[in-house]
Amino acid sequence: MTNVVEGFGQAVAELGRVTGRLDEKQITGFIEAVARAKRIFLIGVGREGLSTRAFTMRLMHLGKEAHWIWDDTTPAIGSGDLLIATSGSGQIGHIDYVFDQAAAAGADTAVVTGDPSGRTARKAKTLLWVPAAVYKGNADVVASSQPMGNLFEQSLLILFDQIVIALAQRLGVSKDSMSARHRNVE
Ligand SMILES: O=C([C@H](O)CO)[C@H](O)[C@H](O)COP(=O)(O)O
Repeated sequence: MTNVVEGFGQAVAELGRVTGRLDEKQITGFIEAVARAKRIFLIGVGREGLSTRAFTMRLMHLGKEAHWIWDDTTPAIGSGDLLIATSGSGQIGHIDYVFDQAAAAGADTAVVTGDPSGRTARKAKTLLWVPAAVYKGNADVVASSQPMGNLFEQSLLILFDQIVIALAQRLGVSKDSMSARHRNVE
């Protein structure tokens, strides 16, 4: 049977290799796109979607108006808004469709992907490449001992958490004010 503690260490080492390949300029560009957006709309699928939903929650804690594309209360998107799409393989049909609709409505666009040559990524105004192994297998990324898209999905979660910390500094938002925005009905 696999040693779970060893596997944990291997996953952390893989994440370290992804860290070494991230582009600071792309991260700064992404942070600025979020900071200037009036409202932020997010979309992602599967486990990538779960990491992206966690980011959506933190954007709300930062005081940004943030909406998940498929929620019943999500309003119309338009000029001044930002669509953030996460698409590991960069080849997810319905994400590409939503991306085109948001762009046609005048929204700014950002794509976080494992493949910058993917059809949605190539159209994005802001691109953030996370060079980690994804579900269907992209070229030129950090390989992983883990199954499917684990490494990309873990990378997304940690990268978004660090982006939130940078955004909090950029926007002058304290940890206390983030906590104060958290749901207070249990
Ligand atoms: O949820 C997922 C699956 O469990 C693979 O780990 C993926 O995040 C989802 O299927 C999207 O995968 P990509 O095609 O690599 O974007």
